[in-house]
Amino acid sequence: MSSAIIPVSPLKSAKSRLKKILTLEERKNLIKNMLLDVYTGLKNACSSIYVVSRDREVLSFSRELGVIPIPEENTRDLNDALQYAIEKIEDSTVAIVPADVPLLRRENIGRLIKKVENRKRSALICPSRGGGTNLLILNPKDIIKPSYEGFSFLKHLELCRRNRVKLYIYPSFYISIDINTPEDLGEIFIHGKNTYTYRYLRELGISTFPRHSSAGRFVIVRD
Ligand SMILES: Nc1nc2c(ncn2[C@@H]2O[C@H](COP(=O)(O)OP(=O)(O)OP(=O)(O)O)[C@@H](O)[C@H]2O)c(=O)[nH]1
Ligand SMILES: C[C@H](OP(=O)(O)O)C(=O)O
Repeated sequence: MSSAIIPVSPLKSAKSRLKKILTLEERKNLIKNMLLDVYTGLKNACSSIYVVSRDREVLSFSRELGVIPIPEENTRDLNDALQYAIEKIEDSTVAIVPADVPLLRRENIGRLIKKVENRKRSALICPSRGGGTNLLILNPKDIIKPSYEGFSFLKHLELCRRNRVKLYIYPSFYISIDINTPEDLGEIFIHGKNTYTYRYLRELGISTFPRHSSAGRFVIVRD
């Protein structure tokens, strides 16, 4: 069987690039709704789902969902947090998904996890736009060290090469979208109509219109 780990940074400082259109409270609620979408996408694919965070509010919200909270201890950054969580998990195969990838629920994650579960010493990566890693599945769980930030996609590729890991690269449009900027929110209005994230944005009176300019393809407006 396999486990999933969702890392969540402290709510008070997360999604700083959305400050222009969302208050702190709204950014906190957005993260909770995105977490709900990620959980929905994983719940039938894994035997256990964990959230690792140092934020008490995130940990108690996760517990209410039926997710197993892992309070971070003595960790400096995302990679430390993931390392800490991986050591606590028994399953041999682990899937790591950031909390800000709500469209993941449109993919069949169970099929991707099975692919890695069925092949010893293997990994699967779904790259994010901009060179990040939005899904990393490892079998065994410690076959390479999580190396997020920067061009983490290339870092994980190199680690798999160096450790002779059988690597599957799965370029999913939906999983490539992580929500960091107002432009990213536009994709939720096009592809995420059945998500908690979309419903929350609509509750806030946020919508989008097309724009073809160097500033991007979406105009994000608020009633
Ligand atoms: N547990 C934990 N999760 C983290 C940490 N840093 C980032 N994350 C999570 O890792 C995923 C990717 O994070 P980023 O997009 O790089 O950063 P962010 O905090 O979400 O957003 P920004 O404010 O735009 O940097 C998100 O799910 C974050 O919540 C950390 O130090 N600890
Ligand atoms: C966690 C990080 O996300 P990004 O900073 O690329 O949004 C990564 O994917 O390595």
